Amino acid sequence: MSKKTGFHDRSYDLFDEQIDPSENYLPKDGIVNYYGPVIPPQDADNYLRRLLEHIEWKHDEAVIFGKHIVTQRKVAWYADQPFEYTYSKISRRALPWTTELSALKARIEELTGETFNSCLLNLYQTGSEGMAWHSDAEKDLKRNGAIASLSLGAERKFSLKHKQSKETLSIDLQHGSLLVMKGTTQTHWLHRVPPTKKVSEPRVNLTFRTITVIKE
Ligand SMILES: O=C(O)CCC(=O)C(=O)O
Ligand SMILES: [Fe+2]
Repeated sequence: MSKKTGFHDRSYDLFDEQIDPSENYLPKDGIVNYYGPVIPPQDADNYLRRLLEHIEWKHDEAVIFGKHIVTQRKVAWYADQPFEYTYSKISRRALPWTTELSALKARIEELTGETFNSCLLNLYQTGSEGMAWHSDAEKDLKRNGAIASLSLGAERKFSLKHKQSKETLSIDLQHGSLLVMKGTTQTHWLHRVPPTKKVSEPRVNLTFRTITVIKE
């Protein structure tokens, strides 16, 4: 199929890769849908370049067992309002949407039929940077709200592990692809991005979320 397909043409993702976005990847206790690439490769390249330039990337910080940790991975946080969001015990105040983020948010809302009011961005500069097992069930997040994860750049493995049964599964997240976690996924499953020696290129991940507790 031609790669000229326009950005707004839904047929791009639905037919090109034979991926069914309504298929649930989880065997139980939640819903994970993988849409495959939803942004044509050249547009995805442009978004990656512009996000690397325009986003206010900062090292991620956390307090773990009373110790202040600064991770290699960089993060950024954007939203409708200057929400304060507590993530691994560190509070951050959201920045206003950039042009690129507003366009991507609109595209993802259109594809998923969901709405989002915030986006946490992660920059994995090489394969040596990853994200440890966790679930996104912070109290500020809408309970059982959908989380839409857009990947740009290097393809990385995304793993899910059931908290009780320890069942594990993995999905390779392609350049320009969309993954959605919803229902009770965060209650019953952990997820991570394992580090890998096979990748040296950067990857940017955007997770669109809904925040409910509003602090001024
Ligand atoms: O980079 C990813 O694909 C996952 C990011 C993630 O789990 C998070 O930001 O909470
Ligand atoms: Fe997460």
